[in-house]
Amino acid sequence: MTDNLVTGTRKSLEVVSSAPQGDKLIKKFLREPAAVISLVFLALLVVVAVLAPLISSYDPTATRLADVLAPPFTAEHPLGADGVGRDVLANLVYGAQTSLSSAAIVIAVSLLIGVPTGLLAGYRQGWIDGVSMWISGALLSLPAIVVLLVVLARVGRSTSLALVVFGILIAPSVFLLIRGSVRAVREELYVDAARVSGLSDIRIMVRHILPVVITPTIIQAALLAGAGIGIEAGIAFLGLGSSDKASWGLMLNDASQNIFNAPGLLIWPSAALVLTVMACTLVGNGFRDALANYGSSAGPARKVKAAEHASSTPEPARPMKKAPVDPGDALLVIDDLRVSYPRPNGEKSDVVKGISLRVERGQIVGLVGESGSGKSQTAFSVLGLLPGQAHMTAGTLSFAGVDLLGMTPKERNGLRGARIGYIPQEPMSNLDPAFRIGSQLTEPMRHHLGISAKTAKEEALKLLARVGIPDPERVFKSYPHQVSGGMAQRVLIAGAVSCNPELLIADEPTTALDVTVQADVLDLIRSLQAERGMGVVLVTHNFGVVADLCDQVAVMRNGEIVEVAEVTELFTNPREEYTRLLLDSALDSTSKTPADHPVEADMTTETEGAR
Ligand SMILES: Nc1ncnc2c1ncn2[C@@H]1O[C@H](COP(=O)(O)OP(=O)(O)OP(=O)(O)O)[C@@H](O)[C@H]1O
Repeated sequence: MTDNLVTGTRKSLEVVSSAPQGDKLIKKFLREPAAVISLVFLALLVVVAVLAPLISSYDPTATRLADVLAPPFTAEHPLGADGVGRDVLANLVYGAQTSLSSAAIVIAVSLLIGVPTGLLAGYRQGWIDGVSMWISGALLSLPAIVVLLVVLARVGRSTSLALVVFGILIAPSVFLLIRGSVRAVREELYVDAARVSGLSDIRIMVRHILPVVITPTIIQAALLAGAGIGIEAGIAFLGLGSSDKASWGLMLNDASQNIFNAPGLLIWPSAALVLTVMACTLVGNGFRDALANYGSSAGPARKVKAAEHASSTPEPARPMKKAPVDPGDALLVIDDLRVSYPRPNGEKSDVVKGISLRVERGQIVGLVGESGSGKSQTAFSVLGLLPGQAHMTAGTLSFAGVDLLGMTPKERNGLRGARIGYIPQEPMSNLDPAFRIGSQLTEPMRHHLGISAKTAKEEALKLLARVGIPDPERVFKSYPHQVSGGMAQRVLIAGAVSCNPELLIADEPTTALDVTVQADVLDLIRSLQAERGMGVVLVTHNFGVVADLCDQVAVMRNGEIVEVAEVTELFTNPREEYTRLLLDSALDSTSKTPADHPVEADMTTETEGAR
């Protein structure tokens, strides 16, 4: 049974990577007739269990010799009486109470253990994940039935205790489900975006991750309910459970002893058990199918990069400091920044190889270079958002005179989103599809600026208008899939500047957009920068964008900065052969000056020959 639940978990995992809006999911669920009928059946069962004293006036455990094997369909015993004279109807309806409370115990215990540990292990990873996986593996390897028999033999006939033990044994199925869902979703860009906006881990887990795991948890709870009911009945049938309560298992036990005298006694408990367990399974499957259909028909596609970072830790390795450079009054100082990743063969791959860069207040610095040259890794180092397995070191990494290397993760969180804004490359993936745009804009403002919900909404509406959204009220109330890519990028730009950051990091902010909106978005970034006097690090492939926006440019190649120059200097008099080749290839591809046509001078493909 444990294996089945774990297999069920894996199947559920195939569809857990989305957090649909509840109303749509319910609509999909209502289109599954078997699941709906099962849900109605379970609801009726709850009503029957609650109204048991009204349905039957008999004490289900009271035996009456005069009624032994009384026939059914009489006014006294509508369903007859069993081998010791207990009323069958009373046992059936009170047995529903026992079955439902057994299901509740198993669900409560396994969720109480599985959900928090799964959230923690999936989100924090590292040693917490390792230890939890080990414990979960150990629990799963125990034969549940044997453990239950041993517990009952040692402790006595306590069905409740046996169910608690079963809940513990089955908790790994919940743990694995939640952990897998969290690992999938924590790689989502909108979770990165939430981290960028400076939200704490707890808030991210509660707000962005918990909603995603709620639906698979419901699916799992339905399967667990069936398992709990089955286990309770099994224990009662074997005569090992508490004897002071009605139970469908006890009814089966009595019926099996009277199988030749009154075979009809088998029908009621068997039907009740089969139908109830089947209904639980069908409700679980119904939710799973609804979720799968939902995923295929609505909401933005999500990128699931599950389980590739098995041994990763949430924070990058503690950087080693070298002789620091005096930051002076520069906004951002990077000196001798190195980033590497472990390779499967034990060696390490250096992706940023000792680069140095300085951004003054109000200055726009372009970080330009071919794909894979290390631009984004540099940006993520400044944001403190490198993946767990990255190893980062720097002589100096300071922002506004503050040493970023010496900061705790909480202090870094406080900077991100507040004093350092970030505009990502893919607008859609950086918005959580489960929340309205308004709430995604106002939450960081309320968190960082400590303003009320009402003020945050007013500010958000102003910002949406400022970034050129024609109907801010509508967009504020919309879900991300209801707006275009260009709109979504404007929303993210509004979010990035909402807390008046001193530094804005824009990672290829126009790459995912149509050519027609690229220029508008660049204009917007330029005007916001001029208004607010922000320093900007602009990561781009595009020399046209550089010419259009930047004061200074750093050209990256293969993890190193090969040239840093004022933008006009770089275009008129590039010092490095590599820069010349990049410029030539960008200009050749357009036969126009990049400054005139920024969005067309993209060197992504042309630079291959320049290596
Ligand atoms: N998690 C990771 N593990 C191992 N290597 C990585 C990881 N992330 C990035 N890299 C490697 O780091 C190098 C630099 O990547 P980076 O994303 O910084 O390049 P980029 O210049 O921003 O390219 P692009 O413009 O295509 O985004 C690449 O070779 C990439 O494969």
